Amino acid sequence: MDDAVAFETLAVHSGREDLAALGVHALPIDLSTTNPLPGVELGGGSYESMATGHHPTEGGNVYARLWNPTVARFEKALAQLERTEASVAFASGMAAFTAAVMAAANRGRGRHVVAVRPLYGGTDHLLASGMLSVETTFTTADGVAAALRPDTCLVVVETPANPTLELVDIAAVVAAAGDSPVLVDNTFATPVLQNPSEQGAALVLHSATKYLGGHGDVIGGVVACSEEWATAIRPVRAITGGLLHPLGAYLLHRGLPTLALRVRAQQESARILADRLADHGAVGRVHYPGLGDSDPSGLIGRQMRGPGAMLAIELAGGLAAAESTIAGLGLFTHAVSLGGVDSLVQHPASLTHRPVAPEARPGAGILRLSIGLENVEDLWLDLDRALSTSHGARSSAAGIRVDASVGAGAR
Ligand code: MET
Repeated sequence: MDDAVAFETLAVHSGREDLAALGVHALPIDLSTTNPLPGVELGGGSYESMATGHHPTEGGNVYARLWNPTVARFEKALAQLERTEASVAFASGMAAFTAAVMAAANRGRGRHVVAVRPLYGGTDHLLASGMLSVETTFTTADGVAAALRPDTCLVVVETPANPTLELVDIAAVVAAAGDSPVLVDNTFATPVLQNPSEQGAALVLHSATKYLGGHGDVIGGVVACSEEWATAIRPVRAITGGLLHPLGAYLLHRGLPTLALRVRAQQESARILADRLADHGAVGRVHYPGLGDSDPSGLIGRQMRGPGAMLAIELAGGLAAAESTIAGLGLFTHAVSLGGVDSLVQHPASLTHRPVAPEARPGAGILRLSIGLENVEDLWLDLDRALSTSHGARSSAAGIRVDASVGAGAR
């Protein structure tokens, strides 16, 4: 596919170039765990090629832990959207991150990682645990240069960051990192709003479970990168087995054509809600890229094509206010995860960021909101009622719920 075409066009057509020649219109699903091989020599040669991170020989897929055509199709499509040469897909975002760290540590330079906080709690936990036999220095974006060591194999950044949406200047971190590769978690922005490879990031990570999937029905992860990096990462996947199931790849690929529409519509509602929440008496602070003084370096417009559809609010009433707000919401489901078509709310300090060291854990009054595709006025009514109740401004108000009465007043 000519990558001069617009994102929306790429999103509809990527990874589908051969469908007409195959005489099909929908994405084919290959569920084979093993593959008949035409001969010992071809099978062995193909196995060798995949074990060293390369593609199979035609007709020699061997075994699905090494290669699956449905997954490879999705990887090709995602790489085009991220403007990278390749991508490698995994069973989850954490499996993808694990493989990226292992591949970086396997390059022989050392096993030291520099990580800019905040990060998703699971990422922070994995690095802090030492489980991958890497030593991690946690720092701020400005502290990257000082944290580097001769044995630094990777610099890890998430922007916008989970859960409080801090923006990090990727190009500045890449410059500070020198010859250490930089991994950017692009889960919140998606390739619709940001392509970290264009700012010099070597590795672009997604929890594909979130916006890429978009419907809360598939767990997956992807690393988008150069073919050279993909060649280093694929053997980690083949050996450790964190592969994406082809049905998951099918669902992720099926969702790509609507990714831009979903992200932009969800972003539009998030913008409106962030503005209104900033004026709400129960809300001490709204964390949303571009709101107030949250983007002093002008990254929106330069690095990002928009602020996205995630936001976080700080409630002056702390944990009690957070709990009662959650209890008062009806349209927002109390659940971790994000990026789907339905709105979610969760308390990071108790859930997504529970394993993070106390000094780096989000505050007790912070709630994270993932804005979905519901009508924005319905979402606002739900939030306003729940916040006002938790703030004591109103006596009681049930959360907005969709039930049999829907229809009469539906917008
Ligand atoms: N990465 C997800 C989130 O930030 C997942 C969950 S915590 C188990 O919501």
